[in-house]
Amino acid sequence: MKTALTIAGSDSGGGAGIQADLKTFSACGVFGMSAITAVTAQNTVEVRSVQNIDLSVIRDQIAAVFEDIDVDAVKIGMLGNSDIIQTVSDTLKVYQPKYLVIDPVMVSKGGHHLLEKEAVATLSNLLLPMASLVTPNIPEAEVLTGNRIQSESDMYEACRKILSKGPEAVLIKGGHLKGDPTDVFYDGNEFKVFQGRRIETKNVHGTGCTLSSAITAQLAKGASMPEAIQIAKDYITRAIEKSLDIGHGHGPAHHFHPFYDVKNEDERMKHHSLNNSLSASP
Ligand SMILES: Nc1ncnc2c1ncn2[C@@H]1O[C@H](COP(=O)(O)OP(=O)(O)O)[C@@H](O)[C@H]1O
Ligand SMILES: Cc1ncc(COP(=O)(O)OP(=O)(O)O)c(N)n1
Repeated sequence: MKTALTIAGSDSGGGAGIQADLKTFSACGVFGMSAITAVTAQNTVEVRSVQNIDLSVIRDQIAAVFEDIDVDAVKIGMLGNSDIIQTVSDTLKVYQPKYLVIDPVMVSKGGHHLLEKEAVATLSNLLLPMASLVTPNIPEAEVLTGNRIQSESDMYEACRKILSKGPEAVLIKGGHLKGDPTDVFYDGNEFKVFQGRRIETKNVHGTGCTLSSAITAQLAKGASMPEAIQIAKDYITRAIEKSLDIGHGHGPAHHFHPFYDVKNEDERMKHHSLNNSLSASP
């Protein structure tokens, strides 16, 4: 079985971060592993508090995985500050993963800064040059480029600027613009547009984490970059379509497990109660 490692923060509410990444890996059929960079006390409404993990423990988690298990692809999510970015960058230089997908997480939906503002330059200088793919949303791409992005043509210009910082490719996600969400990819040779259709829902917590993990899982399984993005785009569209109205804020995307298909949910429940009543009878 192919494997993928996520280096990211924990979301106690289960919708984003490590939890979304591992659910996505599992649903995409790869064995998921994690190096936790921070614990956030978070739900669908807000981030209440954040505890960054000690640098030595972050380093040890990554080393423990790489020194025992073949890692097919790595995804990076929340890194809280420059010291954590430096540690992750130094450690990954030792193990040289074949694929590195970086989701440059900066601010949560509720407006909490998950990356210290001063650390953006460190992220840009140390990590972007190591990336196979970097996947900013519109506000993150604006921070990385210093440009306002209000249209698809602005996204093209921002892709060029981000690519000049050293990653092999960039995918700017268009969920924050009006209309159907279009994601724009650029690898220095060609632009590719991944056209979506907007699903009217407030339940979009963790969609960025999910998309980047789904891309990572497909790369681990041997897909080309455009194939990996297209499969991941289909995955996130379906996960938003079936997103869960739980909590009082932005509910999470729904990760379907191949073993657990909702179409068969009624059938499954019937069997479940039948089995239960059989085992309960004398
Ligand atoms: N309402 C929606 N309907 C369909 N797709 C969406 C919707 N919102 C976001 N997406 C898609 O989900 C992915 C992540 O979106 P985005 O909101 O841009 O990033 P982030 O979650 O990092 O802020 C992208 O592929 C985007 O196009
Ligand atoms: C621990 C943690 N990591 C990342 C995020 C941001 O996730 P994202 O997929 O961008 O979703 P929203 O925050 O925009 O809902 C997070 N919230 N927590």
